[in-house]
Amino acid sequence: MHDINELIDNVRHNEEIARKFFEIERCILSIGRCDQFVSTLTKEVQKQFCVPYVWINLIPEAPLSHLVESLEKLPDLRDRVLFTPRRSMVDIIKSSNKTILINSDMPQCLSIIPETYRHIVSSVAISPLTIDGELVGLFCQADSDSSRYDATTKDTFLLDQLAIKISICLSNVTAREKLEYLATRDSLTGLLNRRQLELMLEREFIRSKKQGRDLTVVFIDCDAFKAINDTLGHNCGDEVLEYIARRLLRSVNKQGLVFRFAGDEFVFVVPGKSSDTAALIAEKTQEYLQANPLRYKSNLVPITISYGSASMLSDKPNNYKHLLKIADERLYDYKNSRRRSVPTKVFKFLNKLR
Ligand SMILES: Nc1nc2c(ncn2[C@@H]2O[C@H](COP(=O)(O)OP(=O)(O)OP(=O)(O)O)[C@@H](O)[C@H]2O)c(=O)[nH]1
Repeated sequence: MHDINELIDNVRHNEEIARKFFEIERCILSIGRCDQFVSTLTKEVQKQFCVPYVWINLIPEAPLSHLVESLEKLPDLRDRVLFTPRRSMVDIIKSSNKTILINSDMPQCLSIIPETYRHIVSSVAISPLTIDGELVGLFCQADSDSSRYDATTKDTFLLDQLAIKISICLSNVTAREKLEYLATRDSLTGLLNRRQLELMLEREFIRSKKQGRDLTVVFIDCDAFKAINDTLGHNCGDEVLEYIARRLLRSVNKQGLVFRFAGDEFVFVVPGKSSDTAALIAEKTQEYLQANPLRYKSNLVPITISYGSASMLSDKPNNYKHLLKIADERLYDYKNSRRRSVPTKVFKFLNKLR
């Protein structure tokens, strides 16, 4: 027979946990970005349940592969999110879809524990996270007290409930991010699309004007691209575009942003930089591409590009569209000045294949 006070205590305890769950859910439900989701969730669980160490392991594969780049860079998330191979997770949880508690033989789970906690953690609760029934990660709570997560004394029902809620929210947040990614990117190269270029330029134009600082845009176009497509096929053309995109991303690096404008045209924008600096980036890209033809099947396809730039301080455009137009006109002047010489190299190569 339960004592009535004991029953009341149990009800109170359950209500308290339900309230904490509700609070966690309320905090994470409307979050649209994965970095905020991980940060808020881990901090909120720490706060509500006084857990010293909380983190998430994610499998760096679809449907989460697009998160690796953005989440790994954030210093705030360094010990809160870990990209861990599926194999390491399965080694620990086996085929269980329920929370497991471990407080002995800790070295068996070192691969899923953030490095900073490895020597401190003495017990850990590991809850599998799933999207559409597939394992995508683990939600981990740990303590230096080895009795905190003890499989012989503790029930995992509530931890399983929490993991279900987290899985649902994770599924929502990644779907939202994926939609945003698809809406802002060019599907072939992964570069930001033309709409994003216009939004960014509109914003940066106003900012540069206010602050009196420079803003440079550079138009890039692949020479004789149609001939490459026509001779080696559309797939080869696609690879050429991807190759140029990768190179541009490397050359521009953190100085600005790279966009696919249309077809074989790219644009990069370097806020705060003059035309001279931007021209150097374009020249280096051009030199690299000339020196490193693309290997396509058994061919080494020569790639050359033309470019034209325009900047706020030297060209004094009326608006961002005008800035783009000046750069585009310079690109075509440049292309025309070399039309007889440079693409000939490409044509000669292609003619040999015909
Ligand atoms: N493979 C591939 N081709 C594309 C894509 N988008 C556009 N194109 C093709 O790109 C070609 C662009 O042709 P042009 O603008 O004449 O370019 P070009 O041959 O480099 O000529 P110039 O700019 O004068 O050197 C067209 O044939 C389009 O069909 C794409 O995503 N993939």
